[in-house]
Amino acid sequence: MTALLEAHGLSLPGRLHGADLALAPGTLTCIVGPNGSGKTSLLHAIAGIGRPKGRIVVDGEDPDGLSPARRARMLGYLPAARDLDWPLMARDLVALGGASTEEIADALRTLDLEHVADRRLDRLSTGERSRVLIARVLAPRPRLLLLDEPTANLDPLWQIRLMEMLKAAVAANRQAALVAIHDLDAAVRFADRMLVMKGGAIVADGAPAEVIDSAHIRDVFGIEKSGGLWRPVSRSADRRSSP
Ligand SMILES: Nc1ncnc2c1ncn2[C@@H]1O[C@H](COP(=O)(O)OP(=O)(O)OP(=O)(O)O)[C@@H](O)[C@H]1O
Repeated sequence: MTALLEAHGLSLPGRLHGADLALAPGTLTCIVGPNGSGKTSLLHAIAGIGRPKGRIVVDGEDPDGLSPARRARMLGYLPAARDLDWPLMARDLVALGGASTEEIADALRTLDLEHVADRRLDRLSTGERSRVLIARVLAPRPRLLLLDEPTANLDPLWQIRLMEMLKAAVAANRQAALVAIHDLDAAVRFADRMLVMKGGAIVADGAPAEVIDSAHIRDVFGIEKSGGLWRPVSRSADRRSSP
């Protein structure tokens, strides 16, 4: 199958060290890794933010050469920051994503935002504002979705709804989603594939159920599952396992 995204030798000085990645259409891939491991840097490099080195092909094209209108339907990027306080109506922000009137209405309905659509962004709750920013990215149905911590600030119901929605949308529309997320259990539950990052590199890549059971999780995060809960690896266990 032809990859929807092909990335070769992606680098950002001091942040990301030569990542190669191919994403198949119809798949949701979660990136996990500790703070500072390079998740945002990988998304930035694919989105062309920060003068990355390397080569990117999305759906057979170099996204750099595209007009803003075509690019909006090729690649959608949700930054981790949600502190937008522009004096702009929610509906107008969603419209900035390059979607049609019908697509905007559909995104507002799907993310249950119709009741806040004509309110100013700076007068929304943090979670409502997050959903508006997500609606902006999803509305034009870009082939490739790059989402940095999309479930941050969302209540438990919306965390589940959003991940279910993303999984269904990428499968139905043959999009590909690359999602940085800290919730390991959500990654395992919803992702088709999981990448683990450490020190600016992808150190594990595979089926979530296998990756989560691998020694990488213990080594990379310093946590392990015990009695159904994630717990810090105990120092005594560390000492026992070291030679
Ligand atoms: N604009 C920048 N210029 C230089 N270095 C940066 C920049 N942004 C981040 N870094 C550094 O690059 C490394 C990777 O950061 P990145 O933001 O990609 O990590 P992350 O995995 O997304 O972390 P988090 O979970 O905290 O969001 C970190 O050491 C960080 O300090």
